[in-house]
Amino acid sequence: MTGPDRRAGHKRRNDPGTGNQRPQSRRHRPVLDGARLTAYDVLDGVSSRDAYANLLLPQLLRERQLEPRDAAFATQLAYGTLRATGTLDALLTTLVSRPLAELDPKVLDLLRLGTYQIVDLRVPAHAAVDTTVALTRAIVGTGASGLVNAVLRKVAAGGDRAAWVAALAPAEDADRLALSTDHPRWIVDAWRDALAEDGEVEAALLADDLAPEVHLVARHVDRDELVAESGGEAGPWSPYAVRLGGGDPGKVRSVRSGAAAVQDEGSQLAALALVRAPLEGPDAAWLDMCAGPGGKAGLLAAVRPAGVHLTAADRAEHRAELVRGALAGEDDVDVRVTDATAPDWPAGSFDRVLLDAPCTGLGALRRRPEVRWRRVPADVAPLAELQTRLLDSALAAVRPGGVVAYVTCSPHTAETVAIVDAVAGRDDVEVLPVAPLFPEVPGIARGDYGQLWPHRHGTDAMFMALLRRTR
Ligand SMILES: C[S@@+](CC[C@H](N)C(=O)[O-])C[C@H]1O[C@@H](n2cnc3c(N)ncnc32)[C@H](O)[C@@H]1O
Repeated sequence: MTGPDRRAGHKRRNDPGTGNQRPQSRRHRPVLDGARLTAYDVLDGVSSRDAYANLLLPQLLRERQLEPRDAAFATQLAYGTLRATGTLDALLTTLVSRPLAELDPKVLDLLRLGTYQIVDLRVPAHAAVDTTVALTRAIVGTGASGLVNAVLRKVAAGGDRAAWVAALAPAEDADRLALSTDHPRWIVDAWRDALAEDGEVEAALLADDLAPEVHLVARHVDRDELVAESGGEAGPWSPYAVRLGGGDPGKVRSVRSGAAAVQDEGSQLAALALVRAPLEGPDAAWLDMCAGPGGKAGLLAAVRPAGVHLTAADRAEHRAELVRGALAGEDDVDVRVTDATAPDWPAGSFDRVLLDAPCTGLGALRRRPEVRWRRVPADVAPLAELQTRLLDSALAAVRPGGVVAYVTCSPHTAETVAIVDAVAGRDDVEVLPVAPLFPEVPGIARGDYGQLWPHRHGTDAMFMALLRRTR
């Protein structure tokens, strides 16, 4: 089995957290390991207040001013533990006599944090156990520290993740993949279904279990200049992409000025699919009908030919406000707060329409580590129903001869192929194959539609389809 060994190699690290202690901002707490305490506080925020880790962690790191090394360790601990939650719980279930749901949620988060260090990071067991026991004493009390100590010692005795996955002896291969790649079983099934290439499923899920690289988009700056300025590398697929090996994108001059922005290279290709689609007749009115927070609208505005007017709509006022920010300084754009299923624009009034539909986000799980465990299969059907209504509305908004790009950051078949197939048979709709528009991007075809994958393309798993209104 290649998966667990690869991931362990990827994640194994030294343990800088144990020797570097600093006072904490909460005065009632004794001096504790800052990285681990911060990671714990993120886990607690996620489980007790439904916080988003990608918002809470940066806030805590700012407030606490951890050394860069400790901040990196806190990030690895918090994100890694959150991604691995289901696997860690499967393992802990075998060691705790009560159902995990009956444990004090704080104790459960501490057990997950300690277990992750032992099985995934291979932090020496004594360091992982001692620091977690100290955290437990300070946060929950001495009573709970005995349980944490005893359980973590058993975790350590069981070995690393590969040994634990073997010991848990999953009944089916998909269950093994779920455990070894940190995905709920239903998401494993959804990815397998979407990938078609069965031999790639493990690689795809493993790639989805790593922190994504930061990508920039050069909107109003030459891409080579952005490469030089940021120290990054030109992205392999989008002519506007720069991939950063590390560092803070907020410090790049062109990002600060708005000439560049952070945007996954896959999202860039999805916007470019609309731009590259062949069109006959006028090409002067573009619509981004679900535009918030404005990433793709920003790229469309930057690359549109002179004379194209861009309308960007979102149902939510606060999302529309973000779009206004992304389009600041652009001429000939207007941003509207509109429910795009019942829009205020006349039918047939646009030449190109981007529908980047609300979806489960199963293709962008790398960015939001806890989301894979929050999403449930029942989320799919109501979203599919909304996607269907939005696609009908997009096809009504475009003139005969005009083009709609249907995009999701989910590869789930019910949100992608099934939605587009349902209108592809209409006698006023023609499917335009995506792959010929991207000859430089191997492996993008999903039939006539387009699908990017983290393991193939180093991007989010974006889906795109192009539809022309024939009359
Ligand atoms: C996937 S996001 C779009 C991301 C965006 N295109 C970007 O690149 O930054 C989907 C957006 O659709 C909006 N939305 C959901 N339902 C909508 C509706 N009925 N009409 C208009 N916008 C809607 C959400 O508020 C959300 O901002």
